Amino acid sequence: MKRPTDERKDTRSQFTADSSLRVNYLTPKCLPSESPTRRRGSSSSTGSGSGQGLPEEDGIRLNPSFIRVALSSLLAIDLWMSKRLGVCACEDSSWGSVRPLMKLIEISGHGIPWLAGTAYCMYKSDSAPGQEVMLNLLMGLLLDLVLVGIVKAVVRRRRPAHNRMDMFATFSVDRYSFPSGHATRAAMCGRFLLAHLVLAAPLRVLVLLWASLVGLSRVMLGRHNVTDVMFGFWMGYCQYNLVEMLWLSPQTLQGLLGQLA
Ligand SMILES: CC(C)=CCC/C(C)=C/CC/C(C)=C/COP(=O)(O)O
Repeated sequence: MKRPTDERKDTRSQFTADSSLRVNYLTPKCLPSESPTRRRGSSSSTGSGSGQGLPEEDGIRLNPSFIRVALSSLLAIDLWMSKRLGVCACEDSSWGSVRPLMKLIEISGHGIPWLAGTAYCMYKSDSAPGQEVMLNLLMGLLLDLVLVGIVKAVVRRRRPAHNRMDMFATFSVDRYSFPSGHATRAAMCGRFLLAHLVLAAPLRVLVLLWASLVGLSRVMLGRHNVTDVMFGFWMGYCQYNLVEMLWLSPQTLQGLLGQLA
């Protein structure tokens, strides 16, 4: 027959074993200092009051580890998915025959054709509103190059191991993969075109399709991991908001040029 004190002891050890299990799973590094023996010792020396403090203590210590475990799982899924989707990474990959088409889509989202095309349209445009729109797209494209360059230089995530670095016209920061510059540009320019050009419904669908294909082609070519592209789309989406906030009107431009002269 159990005495009341034995029961108290049993409940406590059960509770301690349960919390040590949680620590075992989530914080392997904490094990030496968080060993069940130490806990049991400390709780018996301080009585049941300190036993009640344990879950709170664990909660505080588990949170950072939980985030770490979640992030490493996400990273593992990201790497696994990116490798599986990198089906055009080289000619002898499973979808190697589609590689030329993917490279064509890559060029359609490259900075040089976008900058040159926008500058040309601005020069050719015979209306002031048309020139204003093209000037702001040009500013947006330059802003995009700067912001992506900064994030790439700070994060310094390497491109996937299966990528062949045969890209046309790159900067030194383009050896890094996070975020995808093509994805930021596709998202920002896609939003810009949809907002500022009067396009028929099929053309609007085409713009969305193009932006999605640019993102997909980055992973299929093995240039990027999935998260590089997803973050790139989000960053490009936000960059468009920034372009709208910093919108240059002809008056602002004249003022700026007047100050420079
Ligand atoms: C006028 C001027 C500064 C032009 C530079 C345009 C240029 C070389 C852009 C780089 C575009 C590029 C290769 C970005 C990398 O894209 P990811 O998707 O691989 O990050």
